[in-house]
Amino acid sequence: MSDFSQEEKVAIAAVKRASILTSSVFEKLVKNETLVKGDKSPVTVGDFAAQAVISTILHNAFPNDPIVGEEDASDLRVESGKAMKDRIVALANEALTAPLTQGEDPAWGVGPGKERTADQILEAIDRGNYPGGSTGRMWTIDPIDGTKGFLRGEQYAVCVSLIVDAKVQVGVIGCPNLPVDPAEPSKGVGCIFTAVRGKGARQIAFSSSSPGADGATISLSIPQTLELKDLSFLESVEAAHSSHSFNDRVAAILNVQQPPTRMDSQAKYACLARGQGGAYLRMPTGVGYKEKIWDHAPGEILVTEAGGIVTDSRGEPLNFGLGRTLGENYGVIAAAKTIHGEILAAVQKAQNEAKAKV
Ligand SMILES: Nc1ncnc2c1ncn2[C@@H]1O[C@H](COP(=O)(O)O)[C@@H](OP(=O)(O)O)[C@H]1O
Ligand SMILES: [Mg+2]
Ligand SMILES: [Mg+2]
Ligand SMILES: [Mg+2]
Repeated sequence: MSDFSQEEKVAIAAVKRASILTSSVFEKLVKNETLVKGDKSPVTVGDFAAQAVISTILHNAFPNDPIVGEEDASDLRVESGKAMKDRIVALANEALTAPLTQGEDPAWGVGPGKERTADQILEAIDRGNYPGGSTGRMWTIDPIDGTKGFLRGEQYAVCVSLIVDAKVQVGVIGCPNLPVDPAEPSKGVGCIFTAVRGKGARQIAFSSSSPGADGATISLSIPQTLELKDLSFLESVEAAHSSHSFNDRVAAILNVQQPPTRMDSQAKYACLARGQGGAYLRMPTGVGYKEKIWDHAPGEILVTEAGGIVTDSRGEPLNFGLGRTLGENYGVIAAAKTIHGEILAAVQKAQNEAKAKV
């Protein structure tokens, strides 16, 4: 059986190229480069171009693997999307044709001379249309997770995972705006988080030429000694994405003394994996929204490999085999092994209180 080292290598390279692209797009983003999708959420030229880049690289390296990607190119195939399409094709080609870096293989479809046509770029975006399921290999791509954070100049993440028979085996999360060292934010931003099932979780600084080359790679483990009162719940910035007031109630039940840490994207899972906050709570704000597998698969493996537990509010593991979503929304609770059980019990208590009120 594969040890997934090749898959991890390819995913890191794809996330790195896409992260450089999204950072440079932010500097140049202009007003007419953002669309509002059918579900009212924003999508930028950066989301589309980054998905094209990652999908192209994954497809070249693993031509038989299906891809579950957040974005599709239908809005770019109509006349009104032409200007955006041209810009996306140019951005994706700029990222794909940048010189090879150490460890990259031209067979992945990258390097000078590897330009794609507009049709090939749209096709690469639309390759992310796989419906998912409980068997076989599949990749997930969230080209910009936390698009709202990206647009605010705050946290966002470029996220890729490999799922095999409904279990995440590889997860890679690029966080271009995240301080490399949380204790010394002035030291610089930009890190990649990576995990392979059974092999641990690591952080690699963007500035590092290649993983492990210059001491900029560190192994991640969640401290298991944190006391409940010292927790600072990691939660979404957007109140529509997860219930802030529910988390406040859970914090009160547990006698948590610290305010929550609000942050967009799977940077929350990454921060938890390197010891920040102590717990990530994401409870639904209402009924109807189904969580997407690309919003959680990389984070789930990262936290688990760093010594944490990720479940829903029933205490069940997240089910990545139900299609593009996690199915009915029971929320997400991620925390160090030592305190996950107590947090879960407090969440269930808060749920019962809320039920008793209706
Ligand atoms: N009502 C809702 N409840 C929960 N998550 C939602 C939501 N509406 C959108 N999202 C998801 O929340 C993600 C961002 O999470 P966070 O709040 O942790 O930054 C979005 O990812 P994208 O930004 O990739 O679209 C989107 O998939
Ligand atoms: Mg989105
Ligand atoms: Mg997302
Ligand atoms: Mg996204």
